[in-house]
Amino acid sequence: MLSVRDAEAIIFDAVQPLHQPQDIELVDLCTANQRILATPVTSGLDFPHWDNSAMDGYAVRYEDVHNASVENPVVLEIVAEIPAGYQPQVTIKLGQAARIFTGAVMPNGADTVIMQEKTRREANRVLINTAPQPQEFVRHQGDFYQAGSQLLPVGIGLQAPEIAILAAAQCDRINVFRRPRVAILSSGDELVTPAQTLKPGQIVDSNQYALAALVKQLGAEVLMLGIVKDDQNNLQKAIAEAVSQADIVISSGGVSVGEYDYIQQILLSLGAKIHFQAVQMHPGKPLTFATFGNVLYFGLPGNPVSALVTFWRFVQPAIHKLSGIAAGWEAKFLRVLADDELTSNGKMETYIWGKLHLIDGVYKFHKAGGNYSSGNLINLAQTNALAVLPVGKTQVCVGEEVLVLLT
Ligand SMILES: Nc1nc2c(c(=O)[nH]1)N[C@H]1C(S)=C(S)[C@@H](COP(=O)(O)OP(=O)(O)OC[C@H]3O[C@@H](n4cnc5c(N)ncnc54)[C@H](O)[C@@H]3O)O[C@H]1N2
Ligand code: MOO
Ligand SMILES: [Mg+2]
Repeated sequence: MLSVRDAEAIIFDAVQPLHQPQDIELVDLCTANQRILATPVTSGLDFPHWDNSAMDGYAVRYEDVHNASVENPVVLEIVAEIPAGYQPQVTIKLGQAARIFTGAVMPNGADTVIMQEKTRREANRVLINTAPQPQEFVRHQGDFYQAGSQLLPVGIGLQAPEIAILAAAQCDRINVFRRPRVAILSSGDELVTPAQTLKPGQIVDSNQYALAALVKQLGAEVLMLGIVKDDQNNLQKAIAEAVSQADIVISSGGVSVGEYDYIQQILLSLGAKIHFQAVQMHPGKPLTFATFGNVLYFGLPGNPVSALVTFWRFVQPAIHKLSGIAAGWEAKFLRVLADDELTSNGKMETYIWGKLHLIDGVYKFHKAGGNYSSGNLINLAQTNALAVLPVGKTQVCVGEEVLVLLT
């Protein structure tokens, strides 16, 4: 059976990131949070824009004060006061200083700032009682960034630091990649919406809601296509429609070996390339992955836990890669300590759902309580991680290290 690692490689290989010119849209800086930058940003401004003071204090000439001490303070005449926001009009000459504030432009002539705490003011004179380093507390023009070089590269996620940089560079409209479009459908005669009255044999289509929530969290656009009965014609129409509208189609149910598990058959009849129909993992073994050109199709198993585990392990990284992010789309694992014994039959890569607790700065993994079944969605509540036991590993003891995938 195909290993999880090989399945992941096949999926990543099939993902074509949204890098075409038609995939770029212009957004306002205020709505750019969490979007992916689509064109590089440069600025015509140096950062800092001009030499400025890093402290509230006095702008001086180093040569005047390099021998100053508490015993032999240097006395300078204050010839100007320079608040932030103003261009100084003076040149500091030998024996002179300017009162200056943090962020204010350095006056000509001065090259060093003495912080206020190391001085004593006497009317229009200041006593300097410390010898500074040359150019101390001066933030020089271009120290942080030089005009014309690349400020931000394509393919980075925009978060608070990048948004601040864009604002500072006066980019108030930004090119970002459009959000991936993800269509979700559920298949099964037993499924009804939460608003419908349940008849004997029926259950609510909970997968649709869980998957939509996860897709939205990733910043993608969700098309909820609803429930499709286990009828080949309906299913064929629904899948064809989904493929025509989306970059990624996710269905849940109908991928196992039962009489009414039609998904693979329909994918073939619609001309999809089926890459695999089973992965050596539990839960999630019947995961099906296919492509229609650049459109990715994930046929997730219907069991509620299997649907979510396969989403977290494979669909989430695929959405990340598709969204245009330049690096780091892979599933991320943490090494933590097991706080419960974890077991597997050793034949499948096994994903155990539970909760990470931070205890004295160390993450510890607790297996979810209750009935442990891929059909049980109840004990998924308040979990935040999946512990992973590789093939061949049948037991992780309490206190032993284990890899976990954050969910
Ligand atoms: N003979 C075999 N039977 C099964 C195998 C197998 O290897 N041989 N694999 C089992 C495994 S593992 C899984 S996982 C499931 C996968 O089943 P399907 O993907 O075909 O899904 P369904 O049969 O449609 O449903 C399974 C289960 O999940 C419930 N379900 C389905 N859709 C939803 C939904 N949208 N919301 C909530 N719950 C849903 C459905 O009612 C079933 O209980 O197959 C095993 N069988
Ligand atoms: O592996 Mo299935 O995915 O147990 O329920
Ligand atoms: Mg089935």
